[in-house]
Amino acid sequence: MSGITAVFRQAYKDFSLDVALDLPGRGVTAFFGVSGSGKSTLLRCIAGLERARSGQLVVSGEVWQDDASGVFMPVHRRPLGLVFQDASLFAHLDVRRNLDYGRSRVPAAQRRVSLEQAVELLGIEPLMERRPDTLSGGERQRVAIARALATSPSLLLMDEPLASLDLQRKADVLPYLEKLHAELDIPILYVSHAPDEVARLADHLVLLEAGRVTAAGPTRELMTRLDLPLAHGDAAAAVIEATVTHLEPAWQLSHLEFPGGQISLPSQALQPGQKVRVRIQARDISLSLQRQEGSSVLNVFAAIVTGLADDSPGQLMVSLDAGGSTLLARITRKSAAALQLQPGSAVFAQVKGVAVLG
Ligand SMILES: Nc1ncnc2c1ncn2[C@@H]1O[C@H](COP(=O)(O)OP(=O)(O)OP(=O)(O)O)[C@@H](O)[C@H]1O
Repeated sequence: MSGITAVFRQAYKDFSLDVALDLPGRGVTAFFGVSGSGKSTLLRCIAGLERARSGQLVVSGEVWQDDASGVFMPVHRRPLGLVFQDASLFAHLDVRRNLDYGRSRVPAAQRRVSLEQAVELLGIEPLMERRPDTLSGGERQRVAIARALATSPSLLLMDEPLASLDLQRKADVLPYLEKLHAELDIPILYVSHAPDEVARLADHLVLLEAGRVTAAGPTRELMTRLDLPLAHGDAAAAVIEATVTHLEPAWQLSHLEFPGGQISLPSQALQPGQKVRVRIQARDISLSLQRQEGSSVLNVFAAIVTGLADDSPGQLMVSLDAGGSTLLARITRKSAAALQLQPGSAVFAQVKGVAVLG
């Protein structure tokens, strides 16, 4: 009963949404697609900000909309938190009062997230007496997220919460979103068109194209499927889970292992035994038929080619199985021809860069 069932049909003059989804009742689910694919429309239908022509929405066993029986719970009665691209904070109230405002609408008996917990999770204690116009964009978004949380929602809806922030601010806020994910048991539906955000935050993905769902499933699986857009272009990457085995302080290196081999990376922030997610970008992998000797590349994995697909002009995306983990490598067509790569080919993948996601 903990999942979310969402079936909506909505039509505008030049666009129609037609989706039937069963979503997990925990973790972060991202709605991903190009501009105009219907991500926000779907989120608005779920929020009840918009009443789809026909719809059924059941959240953790509770019916929020069912047109067959005439049920439509108005948005203000839905126990949800909403965060948009621009934090719509009250300019005349300081941060504390902004938080109190959202919270006061929720009966005490229904409060599951304390104000202190929301403040702590978003790290906004030092900002409590400030007015919104004195805050940076990233700080404002953190306050907006804390305000949404403080209402103890059973569902958190976020529509491109980082889109109005520059890269640095985005990097400031992302760890807080990861923390929410790790520490709270509130499902989050997250609209984004940024592959890096999706790779970092989402457990589950819904890919939308022209108002239809083209694929839905675990993020790691969808990111590396060559028939889907996420596995193409400059941002294409695989995320694997690895365990820190030991540190090598003399070289400021950390050593990790995953079923496909050992990973070494320059980092001093990891602890032996720690489990981490590691992102490897397709453009950072090169392939060879023999293990390269005398190379500066530390991370080399034996792998089997599982698929090849056209990518950008002159380039191919190659999917690889490294001990059960899927990796992507983007190489030139010319190299693929020279190595005579085909599904089943045994190769060595040289990895030039890995990033720890936490
Ligand atoms: N109220 C409306 N009336 C008419 N057309 C609408 C309305 N709301 C959305 N649309 C259209 O529906 C389509 C999907 O819009 P939506 O905002 O859901 O896309 P999106 O994937 O969230 O895009 P973006 O990433 O740009 O926010 C667009 O073509 C948009 O113009």
